[in-house]
Amino acid sequence: MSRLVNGVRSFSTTASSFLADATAASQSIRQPSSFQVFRDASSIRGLRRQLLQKDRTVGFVPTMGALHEGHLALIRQAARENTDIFVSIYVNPTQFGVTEDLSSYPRTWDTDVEKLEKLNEELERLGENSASAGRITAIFAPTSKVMYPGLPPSSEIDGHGSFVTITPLSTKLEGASRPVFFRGVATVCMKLFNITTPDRVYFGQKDVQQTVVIKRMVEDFHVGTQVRIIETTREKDGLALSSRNVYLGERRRAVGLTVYKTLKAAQEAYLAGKTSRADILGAAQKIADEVLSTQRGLSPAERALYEVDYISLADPDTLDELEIVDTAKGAVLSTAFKMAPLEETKPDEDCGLGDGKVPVRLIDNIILQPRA
Ligand SMILES: Nc1ncnc2c1ncn2[C@@H]1O[C@H](COP(=O)(O)OP(=O)(O)OP(=O)(O)O)[C@@H](O)[C@H]1O
Ligand SMILES: CC(C)(CO)[C@@H](O)C(=O)[O-]
Ligand code: BAL
Repeated sequence: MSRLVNGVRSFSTTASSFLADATAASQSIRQPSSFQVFRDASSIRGLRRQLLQKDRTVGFVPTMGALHEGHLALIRQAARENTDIFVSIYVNPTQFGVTEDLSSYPRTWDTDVEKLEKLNEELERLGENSASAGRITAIFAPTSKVMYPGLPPSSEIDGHGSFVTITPLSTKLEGASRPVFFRGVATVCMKLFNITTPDRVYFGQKDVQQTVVIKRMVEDFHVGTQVRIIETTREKDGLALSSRNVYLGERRRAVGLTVYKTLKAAQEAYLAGKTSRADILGAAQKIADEVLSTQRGLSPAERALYEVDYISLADPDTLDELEIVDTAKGAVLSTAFKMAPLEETKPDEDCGLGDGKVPVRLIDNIILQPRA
């Protein structure tokens, strides 16, 4: 069923305009039927104004596309709490460093649209039994010219532009390895929030530092929106869903599960009553070291190697590293592994998109809940 709002015509896309931008995904752009696609700021603002006049509420879910169940979980939660959901699909160049994977980041426009249409059908069915189920009303898929009108966007550390910087949070953990990352995230989110003026914004727990940075930004800049954090969606064995998982292939996926296992080992230590950094992170490091040492003992055609970037035990608000967990407050356990390209592959091996040659950064975290 169409959810077009009266008086707002379709600002739909053309294949050529999509192909002109880094967010372009595929050769043919299918037109969605149950929501509108907006490519510029003024048109989606027009829709937002109309919704406001009708006392409707907007939940906004920013994404970089390549949608998976983790993204859909954010949208389902947004549908429980708002009448209308806006989803953005934009691969934001300023959060990728100059040597990072901007060009290889997965872009899957057609399947993204299909997934969102199917989800809207599901929400429609749910809505028949409940007055509160919202629907996806708009996809915002801007060009970089729309998002960065003044200058071509810069990913240089000392590059020019209008940026939002949140320090020192942005310099820790992910920020230490990806120095422009949170400047890019905060900047694009501020722009997206200004354009869509949502009642609520939805972020995944999987990117825990991002949630802390966004909450800080919203508070410090008095952005009038509520930040909602939704728990990490995982595969059955615990691997956190991530758009980049498509590059893993079978071998690196199996070894990549170590990311989750290290965190679980540390969590178990905490749940068993340990509170010191040495005890909690020691349990995690032991798993990471053991698995790596086993992999190193295998031949290049059998193994998958990785580098542990960090394993962190940090304060939930400041992300300062902790020596002892204050059990009244809890802590954030987080880690990042760099899965190296496969050294040798076997015939017929499932090596994932990019034939096992693309390095994959895997991040994950577990919240150590406060206990009395
Ligand atoms: N497994 C997940 N569970 C819950 N939320 C998730 C999950 N994966 C991503 N998200 C959230 O979806 C939003 C959009 O994320 P994004 O489009 O970067 O996908 P992604 O899977 O995190 O990609 P990548 O891991 O490759 O960076 C973010 O708020 C992110 O935290
Ligand atoms: C929030 C976000 C969409 C900003 O580009 C991105 O960092 C992401 O997908 O997590
Ligand atoms: N989900 C975080 C986006 C990134 O890694 O660039």
